[in-house]
Amino acid sequence: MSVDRSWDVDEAPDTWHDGYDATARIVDAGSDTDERQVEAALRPKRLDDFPGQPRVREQLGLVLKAARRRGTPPDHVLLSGPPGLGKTTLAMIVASELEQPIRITSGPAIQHAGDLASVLSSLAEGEVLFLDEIHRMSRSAEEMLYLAMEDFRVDVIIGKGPGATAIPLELPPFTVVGATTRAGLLPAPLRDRFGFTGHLDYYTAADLVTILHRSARLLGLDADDDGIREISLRSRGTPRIANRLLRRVRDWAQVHGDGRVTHAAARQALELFDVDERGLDRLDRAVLEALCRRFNGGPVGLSTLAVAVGEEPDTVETVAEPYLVREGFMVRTPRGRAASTLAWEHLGLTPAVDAQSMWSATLPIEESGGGRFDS
Ligand SMILES: Nc1ncnc2c1ncn2[C@@H]1O[C@H](COP(=O)(O)OP(=O)(O)OP(=O)(O)O)[C@@H](O)[C@H]1O
Ligand SMILES: [Mg+2]
Repeated sequence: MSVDRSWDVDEAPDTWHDGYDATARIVDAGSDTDERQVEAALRPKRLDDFPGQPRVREQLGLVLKAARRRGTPPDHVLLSGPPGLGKTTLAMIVASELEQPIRITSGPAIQHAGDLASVLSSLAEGEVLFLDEIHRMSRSAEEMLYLAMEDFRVDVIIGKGPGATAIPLELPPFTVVGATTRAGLLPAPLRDRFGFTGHLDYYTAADLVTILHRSARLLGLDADDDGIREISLRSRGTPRIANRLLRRVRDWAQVHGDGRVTHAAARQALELFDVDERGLDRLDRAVLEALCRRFNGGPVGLSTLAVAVGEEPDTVETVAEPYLVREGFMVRTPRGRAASTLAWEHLGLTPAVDAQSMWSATLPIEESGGGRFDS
């Protein structure tokens, strides 16, 4: 007897248990097509107008300036780092600083070497070729790219089978700007062809304040310092999220307030959208609540934890966990996931005694906000 699993794909809802849709979360660092259009308007166009990432900005600035002085294209540039931190923005800036046109394509769009050959053979001298998600290119295209980056040459294969011949085609010098969220997945030979690699890191709250003020200005909003600061603290170090939260606060202020982005507007809007003071959303908090209240702080296995919050283990691991671990709310141990002191504190709970001794030899918890372990 065959098992009908069609409901798995056809009828199963995208969202499970209480409607949590991970792809629609307001604190997701990725973006969809509609959002990309809104984003384009907020992208800084020059390096001087790009706040944050001081090291990368200075290093890249130097590489570009020197190349401009020499009048030759700079080394190829690789930009790596998590989603929403400005890789695409910087790629565009490279082209505008060099005053060169930019050709934009991406790894998934280049599935055959031929796709790449046609892009490469149509590049003009000095042009910038932006390869987004470069780690997702096919192997054969990757090999063609090494050669093109190093020798400015592609071998065009004519014919098939034993009679096929490779005709070398000289290319004018150009600059590849590659972007990847997964630098570790790039094969070493490809990585080595980039003369400059900039690694983008999460932004400080102060940098996000600058970014948010700039975005508010571009959106024609009246925003005060406290309002902007409140948004910056909830943005998970990510400009894309910051700009998105700003747009939601704007909506709230225009409907319920006087249109101004103030501290009160930011707090109330972000409460409505379930983003708390540290940028945790409903799923993040559900995971921490389960860890602390149900499992006494852990450690507990991923699948048990996932069942407790009514999610797939994969969702917990890829959607909630990275930020919780990065911010020190959660610890991964060989025996499972555990809550840190910070998690207990954040939920206003007093840590269970053994959890406290296991995970937090340091700070005693002063606060007690009505948790289960208070009496
Ligand atoms: N330093 C910055 N200053 C101002 N805005 C920024 C900065 N970095 C990113 N942004 C804004 O954040 C949004 C996302 O940036 P961008 O598209 O460059 O990210 P990304 O790293 O390419 O993300 P992905 O990995 O998803 O492609 C854009 O609207 C951009 O304007
Ligand atoms: Mg991008």
